[in-house]
Amino acid sequence: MVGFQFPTYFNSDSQHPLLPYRLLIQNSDMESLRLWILLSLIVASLFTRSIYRLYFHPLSKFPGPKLTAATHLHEFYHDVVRNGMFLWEIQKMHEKYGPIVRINPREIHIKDPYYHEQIYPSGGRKREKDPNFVPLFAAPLSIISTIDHEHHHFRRGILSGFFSKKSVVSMTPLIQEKLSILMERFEQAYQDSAVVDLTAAFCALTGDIVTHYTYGQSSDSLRDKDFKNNIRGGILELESANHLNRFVPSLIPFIQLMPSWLVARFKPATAAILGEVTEHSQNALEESSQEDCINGKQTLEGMILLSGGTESPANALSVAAFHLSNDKSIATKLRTELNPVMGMEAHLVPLAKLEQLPYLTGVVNEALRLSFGLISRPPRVAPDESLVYQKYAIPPGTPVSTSSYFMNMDPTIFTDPELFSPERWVLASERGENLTRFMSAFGKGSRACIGLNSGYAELYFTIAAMTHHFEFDLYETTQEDIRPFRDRGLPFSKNGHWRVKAKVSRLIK
Ligand code: HEM
Repeated sequence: MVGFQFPTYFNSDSQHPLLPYRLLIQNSDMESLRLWILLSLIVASLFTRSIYRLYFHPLSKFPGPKLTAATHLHEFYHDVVRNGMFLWEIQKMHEKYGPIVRINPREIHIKDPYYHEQIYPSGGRKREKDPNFVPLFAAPLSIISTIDHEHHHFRRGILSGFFSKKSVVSMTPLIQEKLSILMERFEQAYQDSAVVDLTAAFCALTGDIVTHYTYGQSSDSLRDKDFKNNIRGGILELESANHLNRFVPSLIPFIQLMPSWLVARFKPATAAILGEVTEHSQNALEESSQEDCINGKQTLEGMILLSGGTESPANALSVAAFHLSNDKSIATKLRTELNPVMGMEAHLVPLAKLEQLPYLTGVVNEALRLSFGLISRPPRVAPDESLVYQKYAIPPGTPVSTSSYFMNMDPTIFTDPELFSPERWVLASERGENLTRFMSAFGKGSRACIGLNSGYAELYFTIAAMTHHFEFDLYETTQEDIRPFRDRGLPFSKNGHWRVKAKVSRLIK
């Protein structure tokens, strides 16, 4: 048989022209073998880890689906790929497995309003934050992301006097000054028959108040034609990636390392607000000449104060405005209560006087309840205490959580929970019941909102003044626009961030 013959002038070994290809084939065989070994090792280690998590992990006896116990991918899929939908998967897990569920390989979620105070206690019981969860806030050096209990206690001590009830009462003239600008804007909108984006207007109000209170000057969003506010723009941009930040925590430090012009290319509002806050922080540092302060820390602390102080109270005000406009009988009842205490200068009535009004208090509390504050579950870790729930002893060091959504919508505490009913607070108070114990818009315990007093003050003053002076007709807004559909830290509706639009239909006084 005549086979293919190489020409004789080639030495059949080293000089063969196809030899390099043969070597290449051998090399690529080796490469793919190595790849296979690597893949097999990865699969074997994932498999072993899943077996450990399912059968040998300290949480292996806790109720819940096998899939969520074995891998974080389930949560990743629902929160990152489906964009903030894992909360509703947790709800389904509770419907199937009961009030205590292992929602991922390392975390327990408890849906029981009577157990809430054990997860989020005050006083000396140590509670740390979960390092896997805090990247959600996108502010690694701030107080809200501080993990350690004592370290947080120290840092909070520095700020707490600034937000005490006494300090907030002394900030009343600032709130009143900003509120009177908003009232002027509403009056102008009435004269122009203009549609007002109330949520943007409330963000401008709360943003101007918190910026002025924190840095002694504000960016005057209340005077902007469209109530444009960089804080809000920045929050909305950052919220779009907050679950991804939890799974890829290096993203935020990476963005912080980027030059500001580059950040401005793809996150313009974030760059604008970071620039503003850095400038404010630098001015404050120069004035105080505190050399030991780290500017990055100041900036991130500032970001948390400004974002916490802007969007959450504005959401609560939007909920109040929606229901006062949607069911005019609520506004009428409130006006009847307000009339004897409010004159022409309604926004000048002292806070203490407003706080005594039971129906107004009911409206404020319903607005907080149905706006949820942070709707994501905020896990807490008891480093050296074993929490006991029913027959389950939760090992120390385990992240345990519950969401304000489940607390505030619990039908055993708040009958017909979707209903905006100020009366439920009036009746509970007449019966001597403390319903606020079950309402967790501000969070609870040692890590609850530091701005609670100023949040309440803004709600009392604003709801009282706008109801006393104006009546609104909703414009292209339904309850869907303020119904939680996604968890992006704050609640988002099916259509995106919450938005209530209205026309000022009546000028009352
Ligand atoms: C209606 C108004 C508000 C609501 C519903 C609200 C809600 C919350 C919630 C739920 C937390 C706890 C987050 C967690 O568990 O990790 C929190 C923390 C915080 N809030 Fe608020 N907030 C409001 C107003 C404000 C205001 C006006 C400010 C500032 C002026 C503020 C600044 C902060 C800060 C700095 C923290 C972190 C506290 C800490 O970690 O010790 N908030 N807020």
